[in-house]
Amino acid sequence: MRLELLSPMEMAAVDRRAIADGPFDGLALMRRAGTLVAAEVLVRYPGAAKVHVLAGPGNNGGDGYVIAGLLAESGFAVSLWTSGMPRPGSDAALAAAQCRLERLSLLEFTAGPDELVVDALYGSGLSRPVDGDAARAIALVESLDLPVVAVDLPSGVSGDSGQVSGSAFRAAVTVTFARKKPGHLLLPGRELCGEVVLADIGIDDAVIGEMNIRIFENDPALWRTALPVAQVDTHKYRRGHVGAFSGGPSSTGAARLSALAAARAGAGAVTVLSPANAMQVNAAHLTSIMLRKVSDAHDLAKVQANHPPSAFVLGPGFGIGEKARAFALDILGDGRSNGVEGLVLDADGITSFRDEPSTLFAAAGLEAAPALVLTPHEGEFGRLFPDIAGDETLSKLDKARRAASLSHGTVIYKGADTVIASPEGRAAINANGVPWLATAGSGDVLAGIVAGLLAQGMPAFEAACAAVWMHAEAARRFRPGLIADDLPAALVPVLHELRGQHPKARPQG
Ligand SMILES: NC(=O)C1=CN([C@@H]2O[C@H](COP(=O)(O)OP(=O)(O)OC[C@H]3O[C@@H](n4cnc5c(N)ncnc54)[C@H](O)[C@@H]3O)[C@@H](O)[C@H]2O)[C@@H](O)CC1
Ligand SMILES: [K+]
Repeated sequence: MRLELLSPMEMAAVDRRAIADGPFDGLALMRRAGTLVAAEVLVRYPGAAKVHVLAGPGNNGGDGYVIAGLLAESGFAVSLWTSGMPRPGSDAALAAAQCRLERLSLLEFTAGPDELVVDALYGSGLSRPVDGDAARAIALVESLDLPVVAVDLPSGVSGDSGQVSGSAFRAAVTVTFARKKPGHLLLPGRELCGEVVLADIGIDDAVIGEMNIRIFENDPALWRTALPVAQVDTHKYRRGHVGAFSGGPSSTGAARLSALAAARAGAGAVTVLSPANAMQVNAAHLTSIMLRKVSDAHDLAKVQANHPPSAFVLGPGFGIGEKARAFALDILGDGRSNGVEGLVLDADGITSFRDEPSTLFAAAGLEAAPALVLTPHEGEFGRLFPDIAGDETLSKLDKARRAASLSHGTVIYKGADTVIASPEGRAAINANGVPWLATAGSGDVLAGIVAGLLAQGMPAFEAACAAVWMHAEAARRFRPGLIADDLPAALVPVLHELRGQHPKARPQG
């Protein structure tokens, strides 16, 4: 699968390289791009009363000239509205020269009902806010509620960040080339793109392979082979043991949600680690999940001495303060020697380090430290990484990557466009989220899934990507009405399907 995401700059380098290597020159690539967009229009809007093609001054506009010519040849009534002349000698100028249609100035743009718009104003070369004639055209198209097919990106949407610069088209379909760009997946870009169609314009995969791209769309193809597979001779602790820290007597539910999710994600044993005063309430609500008293470091050491958890969840409902810091630093400092694979620090666990994040980052950076996975939503991200959060020049993707590098942890920067980033520079953008996943306790479940996978030995970045995808997929299939309590069980069919696709999977009774 073609999961790499190319920044506009990388895409331009790929284009240059592909053109240098042949067999297609720039104009041939443009013709292929334009032909594939025109084909989408033909298939999706065969009955359009008229097609308005808006062509800008760069190569995105060049694609527009090709599209306009082809649609006119196919029998559509086409109006070609232009803004700025292509640079003489450019591929766009060559494409424009081959297009015999009358040019209308974008200044005069007008359209009517039942008509279609092809947006070829600006693509990956967007370099300033969209205003003036282009903004007026966008407003008119929006007021008429006309469908828009965007070429490469809706004009105004940054391919790097998904942010809008000035005005932007809201497309029904966006046809992009070779690989998606981060702006197709990051919000608000993802919403403005509509359906994204990836068109193969003939750029060899090897050209992209040579670029060693480390940013991906999150998809099972990225981590399926790293999913844990239970061996026939296994036993419960060998399948991974998760310890989930509980809060006090009035906030125990979050840890139990994490615990259940860890168990459903395949951990062979899960223990809720509870303060003494919450033992009773936890005991009243647990069956397959075990329970141990952990009120202080001494209790934690005892847990570590016999069948120690291989991964921990610390934060959901836990309370903010010194106790959370001490447990987290204890676990990270203990190192992998004790068989601890990872610590998932969520919610209050993250906020507890707001005044001394560097202590946490230093502990996670120690050679022998277990993997640290941080799962902040936007507010928690700002508490732990205030400088990164406040830098408006950075995209959500950039922010997650910098945070991962600074913290020596894998960062799951949550939201409708969750970004997962590893400390060594890999990142993935998740796109299967659904609005009804934003429900109380949903994050506790996610933290539990991550811990469940870590406990079974799955590497942190893959475990984080897999957890985010499965969590969203379970919610998507459940459909609206979902509450967090439903999520652990809703994971089961998703896991079964992924298992079935696992290369090492054998049918089991
Ligand atoms: N040969 C190639 O490199 C290929 C390029 N392709 C197309 O080329 C596009 C990239 O082409 P370019 O790099 O020329 O960039 P664009 O065509 O996206 O935009 C650059 C041009 O638009 C102007 N511009 C940018 N933002 C503006 C704004 N807000 N208001 C007014 N003018 C603005 C710039 O001054 C420049 O003239 C891709 O998006 C894709 O559609 C495809 O045809 C495939 C092949
Ligand atoms: K465009």
